[in-house]
Amino acid sequence: MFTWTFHERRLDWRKGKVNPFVSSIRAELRTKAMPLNIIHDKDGLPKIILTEPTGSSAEVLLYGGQVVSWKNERREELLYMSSKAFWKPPKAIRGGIPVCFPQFGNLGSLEQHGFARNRMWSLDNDPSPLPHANNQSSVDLVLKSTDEDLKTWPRGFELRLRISLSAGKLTLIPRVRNVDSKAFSFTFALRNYLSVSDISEVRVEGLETLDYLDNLMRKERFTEQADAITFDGEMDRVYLSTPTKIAIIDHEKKRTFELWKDGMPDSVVWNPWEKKAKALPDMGDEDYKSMLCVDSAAIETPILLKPFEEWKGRQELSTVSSSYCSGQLDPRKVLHGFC
Ligand SMILES: O=P(O)(O)OC[C@H]1O[C@H](O)[C@H](O)[C@@H](O)[C@@H]1O
Repeated sequence: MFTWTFHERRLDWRKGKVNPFVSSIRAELRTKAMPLNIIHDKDGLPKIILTEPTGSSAEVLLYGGQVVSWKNERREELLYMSSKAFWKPPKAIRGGIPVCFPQFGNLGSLEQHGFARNRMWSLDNDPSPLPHANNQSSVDLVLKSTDEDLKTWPRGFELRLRISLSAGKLTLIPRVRNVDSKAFSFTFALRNYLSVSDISEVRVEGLETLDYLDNLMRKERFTEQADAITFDGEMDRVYLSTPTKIAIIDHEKKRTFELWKDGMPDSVVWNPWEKKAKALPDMGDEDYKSMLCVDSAAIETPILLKPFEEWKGRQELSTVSSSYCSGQLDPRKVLHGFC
C-alpha cells in the first residue's frame, strides 16, 4: 500500500483500485479555477507543465517534487532523463532534478539521498513568506513529515520548493522549516542531471583550486589541481565552499550551462562512467556519455534549524548558446562580445 498526502488529506491507494489522488486533483480543479496545467502521465503520476511566452517549458512531478524536463524555446531538452528510469513509486526517478533530503548519499542512517525524492508532494497553497505565484510558469510544492517518516527520522519538518520558469532560466527555491519542538540538522542537494552531447568534451569551470571529498576514495579530502574539470572516467566528488557561479561548458553543442546558487555552498560532480552505468538497473549502458550531474548542495556542514526557523536556498540554471570564454564566469558577456 502506498500512502501520500494532498492538501492535508491522507489517502490510501491500493493497486487496482481507482486512484483517489487523481479524483482528488480533479475535485480541486472543479472547485478552484487553477491556472496550473496538471496532467497525468502514462503511469498515472500527476505532472505540472510550466510554460512561458518564449516557448520554453518544464515538467514537474508531484512525486519527488521533481523537475523531469526542461526544454528551451527550440524544444530542445536540457536535462538528462534515463530511458530506463523507473516511473513507479517507491523508486526514485533517474534524471531531471531530484531533491536529496534530509540526507545526501549515505551520510546517515536513512536510505541513500534521503526520502524526499520518493514521496508524493502536494501543491503548496501557503508559500508565505514568498508571495503567491499564480501563473503558468511557476509552481509551489510542499512535503510535510508524515507519521511514517517520523518513525525513521523523528523531526517535524516542512520542505517547500518553488519552481519558476522564465526565458532561458529555471529557478528553484527550496526551503525547510522546523515545525518540531527540538532543533535538527540535515544535508541537502538539488541533483541537476544535465544533458550533454559528449561527456569527453565537457569542461566544468569554477571549481579549480577548491578542496573536495572524493566519494571514490573513502571521502578523503583533496585539492583540485586542474584548471577546469574534464572527464575521462568515473567521478563522484563533493566540492567544498564553491563559488555562487559554476559553468558547465559543452563544446560539441556550443552550449554553456550556468549554475548560480545561494545557500548551498557545496557542489557534487557525478558521472558514473561505463562500468557503474552498466551496473545501475535504471540507466542505459551508454547514457553516461550524455549526462553530467552538477549539484547545488549543503553537505560538509549540515544545516541546523532551531524550532520555527526556516532555511532557504536558491539555484538558477540558465544556458548560453555560444562558444564560451574559458576562465570567464559570466557567459552572458560572451554574447555581447566582451571576451
Ligand atoms: O543511484 P543514486 O541513489 O541516485 O545515487 C547516485 C550516486 O549519487 C552520489 O553521488 C553517490 O556518492 C554515489 O555513490 C551514487 O551512486
